[in-house]
Amino acid sequence: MTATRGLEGIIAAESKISSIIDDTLTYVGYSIDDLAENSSFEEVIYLLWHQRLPNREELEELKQQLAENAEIPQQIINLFRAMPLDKVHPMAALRTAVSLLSAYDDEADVMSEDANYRKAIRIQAKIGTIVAAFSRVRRGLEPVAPKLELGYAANFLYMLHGKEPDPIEVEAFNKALVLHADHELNASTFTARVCVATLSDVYSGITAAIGALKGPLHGGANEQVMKMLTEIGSIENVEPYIMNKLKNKEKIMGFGHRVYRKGDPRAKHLRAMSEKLTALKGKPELYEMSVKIHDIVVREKGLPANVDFFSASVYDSLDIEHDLFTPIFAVSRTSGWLAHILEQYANNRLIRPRAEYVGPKHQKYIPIDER
Ligand SMILES: CC(=O)SCCNC(=O)CCNC(=O)[C@H](O)C(C)(C)COP(=O)(O)OP(=O)(O)OC[C@H]1O[C@@H](n2cnc3c(N)ncnc32)[C@H](O)[C@@H]1OP(=O)(O)O
Ligand SMILES: O=C([O-])CC(=O)C(=O)O
Repeated sequence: MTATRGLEGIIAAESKISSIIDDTLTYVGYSIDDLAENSSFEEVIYLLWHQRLPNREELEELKQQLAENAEIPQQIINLFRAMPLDKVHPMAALRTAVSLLSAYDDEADVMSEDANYRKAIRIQAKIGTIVAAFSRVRRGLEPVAPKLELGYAANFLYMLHGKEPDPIEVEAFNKALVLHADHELNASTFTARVCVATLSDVYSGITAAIGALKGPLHGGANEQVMKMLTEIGSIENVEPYIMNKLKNKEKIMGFGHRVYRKGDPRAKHLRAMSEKLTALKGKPELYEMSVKIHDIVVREKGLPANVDFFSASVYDSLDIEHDLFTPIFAVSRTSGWLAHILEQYANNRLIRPRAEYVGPKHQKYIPIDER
């Protein structure tokens, strides 16, 4: 038995949800390019959960269900108020809140297809409200109740900022949600599937996935990209800053990918949005710095940007706090996690690989006083 480091190239599951076909990300066979241009996030949720596009009536029904379930228990707000808000990372707060949410779901441990689907709706509906409420509580503001008639993207920005967003902001945020919704067997999705394959519950699967997404090698990279842009501060500093990092063999956040070697097909959409939004918000230098970083990393390492790189300047342009970038990724990716959780339950087998043992063998036990 020989281990494959990081399980690279290992096919660990069959799935009908998303795939990389001809270097393009596809959800159920639909190109991400088409979906990003044409679909609402709710339409993508339906596609991932049902493996087909909804008709108008089905889409309206899902929108209604998400809107009706968007309110969160007061106990979640109380939980946030009890946290050391100057210290807790929003991903840790989100992880804890989703875990607590299960205590207020009467069906949390009911294991049936219908009950699991109903839980999927409730979790997807509430996760955006949780992130927005955390942000407001941390800023000393009252949480804003969801506005049922707004779509998912507009409602999230409304709950976060306390005012209805511009259509351009809604369009950009909706597109970001669509682009982040699913990505085959990435680390957090695999985590969710491993968790529920023990027949643990949906909330446990999502809580585990949030923990995996938090890391800077995965979803946490978008916050680190913004930290880097802030540290660099000006276009003149880009070249020395990046070259110094590369000389010290440090990774540049937002670059590289386990699966894409020729480039992440989502990045071009985020790059175009970054150019448009930074100009609109009077921060074109953020985009210019990003492009310069990109050109240097491609030149020096041959590594193209991944989904996390240009999303940083997009979210900053939407006036989103920098440590909320990864929770927002989680809001979108919850749709994919839930699709994979439902797919795992539908054809379940415990996930339990083997390890190549490389430690000592045949050791003789030595009593504690003789060691
Ligand atoms: C949503 C997402 O999860 S997208 C990924 C988000 N993560 C990041 O942006 C973090 C930065 N990127 C990385 O750490 C990596 O590219 C990962 C984790 C995404 C992929 O990792 P792996 O497939 O394991 O590639 P690995 O880390 O082995 O890199 C291969 C080589 O490229 C180099 N490399 C990879 N990414 C980077 C980077 N961002 N900056 C500099 N060098 C890099 C590695 O140092 C390594 O070089 P070496 O062969 O000389 O040692
Ligand atoms: O697939 C991966 O390894 C990481 C990624 O791009 C994602 O989760 O969107």
